[in-house]
Amino acid sequence: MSSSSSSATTSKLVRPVPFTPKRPASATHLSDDSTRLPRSTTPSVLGSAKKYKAALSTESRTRLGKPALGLGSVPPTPSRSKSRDGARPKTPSSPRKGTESPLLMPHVSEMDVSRIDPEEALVDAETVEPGDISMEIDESMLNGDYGKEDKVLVSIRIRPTDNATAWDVASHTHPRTLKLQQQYSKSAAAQDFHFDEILTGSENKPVYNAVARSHVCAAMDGYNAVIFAYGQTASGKTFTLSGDEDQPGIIPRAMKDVFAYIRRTTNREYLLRCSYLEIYNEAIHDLLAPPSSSVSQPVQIQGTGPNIILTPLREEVVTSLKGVREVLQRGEGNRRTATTDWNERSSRSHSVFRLVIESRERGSGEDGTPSGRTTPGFRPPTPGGPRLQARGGRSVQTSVLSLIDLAGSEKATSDKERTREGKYINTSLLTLGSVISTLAENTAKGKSDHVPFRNSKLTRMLQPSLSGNARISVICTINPETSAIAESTSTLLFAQRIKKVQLHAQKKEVVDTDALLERYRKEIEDLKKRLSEREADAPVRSRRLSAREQLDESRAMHDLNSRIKQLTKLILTSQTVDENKGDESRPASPAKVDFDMSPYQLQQELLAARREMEVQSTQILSLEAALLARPQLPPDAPDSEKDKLLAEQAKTIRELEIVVKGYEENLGEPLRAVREDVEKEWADRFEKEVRARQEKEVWADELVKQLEKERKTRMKLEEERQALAAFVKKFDQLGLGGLVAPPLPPTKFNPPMPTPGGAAAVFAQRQLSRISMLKSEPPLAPLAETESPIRLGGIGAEPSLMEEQWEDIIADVSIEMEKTGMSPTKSGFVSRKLSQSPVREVLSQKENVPV
Ligand SMILES: Nc1ncnc2c1ncn2[C@@H]1O[C@H](COP(=O)(O)OP(=O)(O)OP(=O)(O)O)[C@@H](O)[C@H]1O
Repeated sequence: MSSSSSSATTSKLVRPVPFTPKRPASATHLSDDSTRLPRSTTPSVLGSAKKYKAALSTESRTRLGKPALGLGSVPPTPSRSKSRDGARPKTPSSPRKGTESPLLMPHVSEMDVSRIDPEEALVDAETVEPGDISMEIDESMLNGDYGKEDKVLVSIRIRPTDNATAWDVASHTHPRTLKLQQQYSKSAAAQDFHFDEILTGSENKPVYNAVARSHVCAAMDGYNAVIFAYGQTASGKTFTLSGDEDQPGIIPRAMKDVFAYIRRTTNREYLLRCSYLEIYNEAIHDLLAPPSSSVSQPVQIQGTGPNIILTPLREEVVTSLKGVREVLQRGEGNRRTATTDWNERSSRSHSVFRLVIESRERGSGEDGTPSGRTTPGFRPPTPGGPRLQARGGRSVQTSVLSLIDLAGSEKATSDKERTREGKYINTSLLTLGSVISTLAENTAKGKSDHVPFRNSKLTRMLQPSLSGNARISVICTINPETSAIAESTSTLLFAQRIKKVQLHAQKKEVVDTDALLERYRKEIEDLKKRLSEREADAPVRSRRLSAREQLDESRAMHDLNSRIKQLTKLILTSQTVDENKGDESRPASPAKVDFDMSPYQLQQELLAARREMEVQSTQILSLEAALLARPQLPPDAPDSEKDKLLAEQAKTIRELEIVVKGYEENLGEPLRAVREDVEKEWADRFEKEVRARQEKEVWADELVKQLEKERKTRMKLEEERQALAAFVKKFDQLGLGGLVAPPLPPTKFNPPMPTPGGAAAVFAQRQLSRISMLKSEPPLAPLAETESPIRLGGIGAEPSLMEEQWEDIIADVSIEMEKTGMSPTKSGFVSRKLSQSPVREVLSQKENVPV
């Protein structure tokens, strides 16, 4: 960065200037109580007219009859009819209550910013107020020429003094050099300190141009940027960052440049959100939150590594410089400052003003996606405030500009409260120092030693930026007087260390897949054209080419083909990713699994899905290999080449991310779900089968027991039958059947006696006819399969041996049952079988024999 712009106000050697920064405490006469400012009071308004902190609001200045402080004079907003909808967007969260000062209304702006429709609060070239912009953004800034990117920009600002200075400054040499005058040096030769810029004087404009403008432009272009002031108390940090009405500091100038940048960038639209916080005694306070809620809810740092979130932190959407000014004034009014032995209004906290910049290309309206609100009415709250959405193929770029005024390092003071604050301040600054040392050492020696970011809130909060993903500019302020040599040397050593920290800031872009697909399609078209041209030329050319050249040629054609295939795949994957995104309520594909499919079909489905996964894995590998195989640039390659390479790599990374996302969303997750579902389905079925089998086994056991019992009964009956048969035989042999009296003539009282053997014959006759009747009946139906688990041969098979026995047994048992007066269970079957039983046949013949 050239220092020419600042040459007018920088000098080779610091000369005493007629300036006394310290003001006697009596000048404002703040009592002891008032020195520890309660949050949300405005001592600067009440105190001296010339204060450099807590700029007055326009409204307060009007009442005091003075011009506005802080952001310089802002011309009144003329009514405009320029914007598309005829009305300029308003800063939605700015408190607007008559003409009262926001500083005097600490509880205003209760608006819930999360409910703002971001489409309504967009700022673009047409809606920026002419009065809101600085005129100094040049083309080089708009074209991304921000100077060195991989190193921290380190500048020293020397506060003017009336007293003798201890330092010699060479601010026009390369590099700029600062050296302790030999008479104050303890070593034989005083050390030279080299920095990007060494600035002197009271003018803030050259300071801004030299140390901040490029970083503000980088932030507008999508890089995170951090600008912070570091130095001992009363050395001019707040003066540099905030300034006063005559010399607005970095913050107000940066805000003007933000709007100037928007005005010059006609093809983009922006959403700007501000937050303002302070770290006081190792607690983070939201300076924009209503004081009550800020006390009850201190801001927490959540997340790890580069993904750090501050919550709850109020972010206010701003659309104009006026809106920013109001936010700044409100925050300034809540800052903790106090009179110390060295500074009448010393910052007792680290303050961080953050501007979140989201931007995307302006919608033309032709693609059906004009800018501006499209869905009127209530908006559901968005966690963490409104966010700009990628629309109509327009990606959203997000970056954060952080402007940090650190509390000053200091010696012990006479005041107890100040001493306690001083301890916290010094501890967090020491941690910042050791974090910077470790980072510098890691860079220098290629190490990756643990960096103690967590040792203080300040370093934890700065972790993402200090880890490299930000453009950083540090302004170290020093008091050049001889009384402050030790503190100044310490500040310079810190500055030297931070110079060594390596940065690698990256733009953060939320890619709209539509845009990506369009790019792929164009590339495919282009590749196909090249391929067909080559193919058309091939016969002619191949005659001229050597064998080796022909091989190269065919390789080139093969590469073109592969890239076309790869892009086509990427399009397919992105489309599926997008489809899934569009309908989040729809479950992924497992819901479509048809469980009526045979296991074979399911297996085929799984195999097909697996094959697809393999193809995608190969695709990922080939993209990764292509990434690795990219030619590395030599270290002295021009920055434009490096930028190109970085952009290409970022593109490939995005492609890879999309493929991986598609892989996971379309195959990984659904496949796992399919497998789980299939497994569950089959596990259920298996369990059911096991249960059924167990029941049948119990039933079979029971039957076996019954059979055994019946067998025993049958044997017993058989014995009885045999005994009876023997008895009957004997009875017949003895001729006892013929021993009867001579028949009497039959009368009414003497009916005819049965002839010997007649009753038995009649009974036998009856039985015979019954048997023949049964024989003429249709054969018995076999038992249904379910009636007997023992029947294994299936329906219609021959009855098993056991069943035959069963029939016999039942026949025999039924006799037993008849005897005992019980009815047989399978009555029809039993009664039929009974009549065929040989036992019965024997018994039936003996039934009418008197015993
Ligand atoms: N370059 C400068 N030109 C003119 N005045 C300056 C300059 N630097 C500092 N001052 C004045 O010196 C006084 C102290 O400066 P300032 O409050 O900015 O210091 P600080 O480093 O922020 O101190 P602290 O750490 O205690 O907050 C202020 O009155 C300020 O206006």
